[in-house]
Amino acid sequence: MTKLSGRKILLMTDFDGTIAAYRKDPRKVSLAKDMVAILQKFTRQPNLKLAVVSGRGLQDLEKMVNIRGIILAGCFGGVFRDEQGKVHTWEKAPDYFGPVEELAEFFSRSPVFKGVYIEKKEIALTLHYKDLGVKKRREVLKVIEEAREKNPIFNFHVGDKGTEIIPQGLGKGWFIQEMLKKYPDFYPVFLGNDWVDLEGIEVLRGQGLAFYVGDTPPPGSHGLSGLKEVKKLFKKLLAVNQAALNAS
Ligand SMILES: O=P(O)(O)OC[C@H]1O[C@H](O[C@H]2O[C@H](CO)[C@@H](O)[C@H](O)[C@H]2O)[C@H](O)[C@@H](O)[C@@H]1O
Repeated sequence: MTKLSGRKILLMTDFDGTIAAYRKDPRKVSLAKDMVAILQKFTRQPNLKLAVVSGRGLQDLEKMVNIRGIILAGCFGGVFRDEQGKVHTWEKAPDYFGPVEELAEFFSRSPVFKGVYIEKKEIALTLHYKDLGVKKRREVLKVIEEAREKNPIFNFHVGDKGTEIIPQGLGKGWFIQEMLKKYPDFYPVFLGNDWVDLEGIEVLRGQGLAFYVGDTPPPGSHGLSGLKEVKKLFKKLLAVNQAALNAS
């Protein structure tokens, strides 16, 4: 925390599992009231910028974090809204709008996808199938494999519970680099909790502060046990920031 005192802060945080608790159904996730109150306080600090960067689509994230003045980045940072509400995209985003539509269409036409939630975002997709039995899941995975072979422009991260389909070359690291360029006089802090956040932690190595919510914080990050500790950290950040304001 001493690194932060007296400095302008660029606070960037992941959404799911970091500032919002996981839910079985991603559509049922919401921010806790006290977290909303903390985030609102951040937007009132003149020497603090807050960005939420998520794998969710930007439109979805805007509903989840309905607070003015926060920078919101969806699709792993590839589509983001700045503080003034202007939307920016990763340079290759236009190549992905059509293919995402086609992929979503392909999956929804497949009869084995009954029971799979196809989460279509601006330039990415997530397939949620954690509720399926072993046999059905195997069938779903076959179709996903077929799609993967036909769509090398995407990275397919296939897991037991779901598959993340992300444009090749896109990750939260790109967005964080953009923020560092835009706010060179702000000290960057990043919080994340899973593999999609590792790039962000890596980018800040030696030039910022990174926190990992979970049991085994990767090199270059500090561990936080869960949402309670995230809130504690945010409150400390607010206090340090306010103290600097009072002193100036
Ligand atoms: O970068 P994040 O904000 O962490 O987003 C990553 C993905 O999060 C969501 O899925 C995950 O959280 C769901 C809600 O708790 C959970 O049901 C699901 O199993 C998780 O994979 C979101 O739905 C995805 O779009 C994001 O890419």
